[in-house]
Amino acid sequence: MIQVRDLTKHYSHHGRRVAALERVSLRIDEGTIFGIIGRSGAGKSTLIRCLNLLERPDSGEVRIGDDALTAYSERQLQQRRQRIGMVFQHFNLLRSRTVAANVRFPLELAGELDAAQMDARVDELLALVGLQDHQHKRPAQLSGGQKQRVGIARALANRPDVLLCDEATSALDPETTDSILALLADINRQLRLTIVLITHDMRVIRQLCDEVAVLDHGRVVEQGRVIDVLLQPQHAVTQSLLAETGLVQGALQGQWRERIGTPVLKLTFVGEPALQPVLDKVGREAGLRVNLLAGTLSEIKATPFGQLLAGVVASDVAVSALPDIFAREGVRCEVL
Ligand SMILES: Nc1ncnc2c1ncn2[C@@H]1O[C@H](COP(=O)(O)OP(=O)(O)OP(=O)(O)O)[C@@H](O)[C@H]1O
Repeated sequence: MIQVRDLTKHYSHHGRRVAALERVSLRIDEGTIFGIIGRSGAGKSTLIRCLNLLERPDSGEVRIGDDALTAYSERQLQQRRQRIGMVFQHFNLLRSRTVAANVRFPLELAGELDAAQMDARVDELLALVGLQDHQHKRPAQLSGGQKQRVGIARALANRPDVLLCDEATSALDPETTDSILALLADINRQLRLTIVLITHDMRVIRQLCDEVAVLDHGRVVEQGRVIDVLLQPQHAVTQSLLAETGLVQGALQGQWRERIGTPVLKLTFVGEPALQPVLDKVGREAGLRVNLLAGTLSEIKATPFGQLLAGVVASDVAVSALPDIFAREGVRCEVL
């Protein structure tokens, strides 16, 4: 488990103090894919760099398992960092080395394996990321997605217990992003590796992460299971980041609601109810006439979910009774 407690970091910039992190606390369970999202300047890079102490916080604590990293000397940290993998936005590969030699590099630094063992480990890693056929190429001969695969293989070389990803897909096109996210999900499943990533892209959180923390001006303003945060976002920053993903929230404010002239329901279906004709069933029971206004059926990680906005007139029950009736069918209903 990773525990971050009251992490605070200020910079001074032209004599002005900038608060990059303000008492940030997180708890990340082993084997979780944990996303940290925020707008530019929110403090994401500072936070991820504090997790492996590349950046020293002003105060607060970082623990990985039993290791209190914030109490470690620089020498102890150098040792410990070998088991904290890091993947970078711009790959940071060594241009003069081949693919295989880039992946081999951290093994050489660690100095624990002999040459044959290193070769075997490199083969294993290249197979894991699907680059066996490219091992003799240099980075300049690879696509962006292939370069990131090399970056991931290199980060896994010393069998880390944590993988930190710093905007790992931000330099990639959408299709390549999908394939890298699928690879990270695969690695998480196969190796039970804890992954912490920072991103400004809610789609990355939605496709890959189990848990999320939303950063704003150096503070965690919201955190929880991705499915809960995405479907019931509480903070304005989360809502605005979500508005870019095509989920229904935030739609239909003010004047539209007035123009429809009936109560409007927001229905949220998660898991099995998303695949059932719940609206039809409740509609018959409550004598509903429904005016569908907007809807989504999609997935958060592997969980299906749906959201509907509908104007309703109910002839057999009071509209205020509908949330309880829908709740019996496993569907969350809010009367807007
Ligand atoms: N070395 C530095 N010196 C001074 N201020 C800094 C330094 N690094 C970061 N900051 C400031 O700290 C705040 C948080 O920056 P940080 O880079 O962590 O945010 P971010 O969320 O990663 O942003 P981005 O997505 O743009 O990279 C910003 O106001 C930034 O200007």
